Amino acid sequence: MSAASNDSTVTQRLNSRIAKFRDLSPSDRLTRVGEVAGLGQDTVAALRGGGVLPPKVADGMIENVVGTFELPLGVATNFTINGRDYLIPMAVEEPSVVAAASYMARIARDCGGFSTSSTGPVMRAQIQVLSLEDPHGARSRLLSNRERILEAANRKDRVLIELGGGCRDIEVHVFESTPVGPMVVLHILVDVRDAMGANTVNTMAETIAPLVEEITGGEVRLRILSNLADLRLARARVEYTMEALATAEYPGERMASGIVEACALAVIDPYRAATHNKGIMNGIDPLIVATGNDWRAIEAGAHAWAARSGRYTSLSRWEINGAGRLVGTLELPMAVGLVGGATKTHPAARAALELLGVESAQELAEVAAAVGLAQNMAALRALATEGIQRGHMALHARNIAIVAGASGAQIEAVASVLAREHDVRVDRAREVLAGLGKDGQ
Ligand SMILES: CC(C)(COP(=O)([O-])OP(=O)([O-])OC[C@H]1O[C@@H](n2cnc3c(N)ncnc32)[C@H](O)[C@@H]1OP(=O)([O-])[O-])[C@@H](O)C(=O)NCCC(=O)NCCSC(=O)C[C@@](C)(O)CC(=O)[O-]
Ligand SMILES: NC(=O)C1=CN([C@@H]2O[C@H](COP(=O)(O)OP(=O)(O)OC[C@H]3O[C@@H](n4cnc5c(N)ncnc54)[C@H](OP(=O)(O)O)[C@@H]3O)[C@@H](O)[C@H]2O)C=CC1
Repeated sequence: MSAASNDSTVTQRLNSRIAKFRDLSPSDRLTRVGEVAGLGQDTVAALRGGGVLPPKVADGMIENVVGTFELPLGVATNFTINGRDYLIPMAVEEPSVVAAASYMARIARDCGGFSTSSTGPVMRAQIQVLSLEDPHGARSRLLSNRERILEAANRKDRVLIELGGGCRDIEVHVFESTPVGPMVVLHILVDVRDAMGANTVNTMAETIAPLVEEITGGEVRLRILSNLADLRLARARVEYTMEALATAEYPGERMASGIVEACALAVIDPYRAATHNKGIMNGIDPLIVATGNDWRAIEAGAHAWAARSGRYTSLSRWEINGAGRLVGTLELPMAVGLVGGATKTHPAARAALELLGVESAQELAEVAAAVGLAQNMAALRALATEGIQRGHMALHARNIAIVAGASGAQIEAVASVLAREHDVRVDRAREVLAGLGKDGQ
């Protein structure tokens, strides 16, 4: 099921194609984004950053707080997902990520954009039962007490039940032989609605532990969610025509076959798959961070899913279909929330969610999958043709210029020399800087 509509008559909240966005100053970009998305002054101020997280709030979020830590917040443009335009907030330290996502989204929008779907927001928690003489008998007793277990779990969280969520089902996994004897692991499957759901399901798991001991006659140890959120999947698909892929240097067919060949290596080889999937997470993590979600949970879920067959592989697939179009697909667990965690406490996370305009956690999950697929495509496109260094290092050159001591107009001036010379090194940056005035001339 898709959280956002596939209907081409879908109402447009905004137009994500903002001409010459990259050429504006950060302040003018923010003003444009505020206008395009119809954001209020408080939201715009929260996106601007610079001390928007009050020390008292930060102190309430984690322990031993001494300050706050800032990252650049970029906005990826051009995204069309299920016929609707989105501006994507991305908090990330790595150059070229936001540019790459925007670029692939620009090409995709001319080919119909991204299509997404997702399963319901169902999380698992595990309850480990030890000291069992008859693990299969314990399994059978747990399954026949399914209704009692569901009822006990659901008694705990009235708000979630009223919202249409709650514990839906159980599974029982038997491990006959482990280093600590036989083990039964009860899974509770919980629809957590718009929460990431960790606290929700952990509370349920702890609540029903005494009942599980009563039913099994064993001893409960762990009661914790699984980050392999395999019942909470988000999927994205994109199709590119050969004309859309073509550049002055490469025909579309060459580009497409190069991308398919690059993906084939990631499918069969874990060494490549790790890097390929890192490229996908380059797109997803910055959105997860910007919206105040738990990026460790998303990373854990993605890589566990990639290894679910016992062999670590690519999260995405790229192929050429019968109509001669390049088709990319991505499917991965996506445990994200619009409530809970820092999503409501951090002012910038609230503002990022408002900019996105997503109405459910499922919609956010689908947007994240689309951004991951765009990012994957950008990296493969570069790798399959000119290599990663030209585009990436040209943007990284600005970082190197700053490391060399450049400021203001000097940054762009030094970076452009490094990029032109294909020599992005700090010592060269220092030499270039020494020859410049304060105005970068
Ligand atoms: C970097 C580009 C996009 C340049 O590509 P280009 O051909 O120089 O770009 P362009 O100047 O022709 O611009 C095309 C569009 O890109 C965007 N764009 C372009 N430049 C900017 C900019 N400065 N600021 C904002 N947006 C920018 C922008 O949308 C622009 O369209 P416009 O809106 O202007 O009509 C391209 O070379 C690319 O996509 N490279 C891949 C970059 C990448 O993957 N970076 C991730 C870091 S590397 C890594 O960690 C992962 C990896 C690679 O190992 C994963 C793997 O192995 O699979
Ligand atoms: N392994 C892991 O990944 C772990 C992660 N965590 C952390 O847990 C946090 C996320 O837990 P989570 O359970 O999402 O957070 P919360 O417990 O903060 O939020 C969930 C609660 O919000 C209330 N709620 C209000 N509106 C909604 C809605 N529309 N949909 C769903 N629930 C709603 C519900 O009931 P009510 O109002 O009654 O509370 C629900 O139980 C993150 O900070 C994560 O880092 C924690 C432990 C382990």
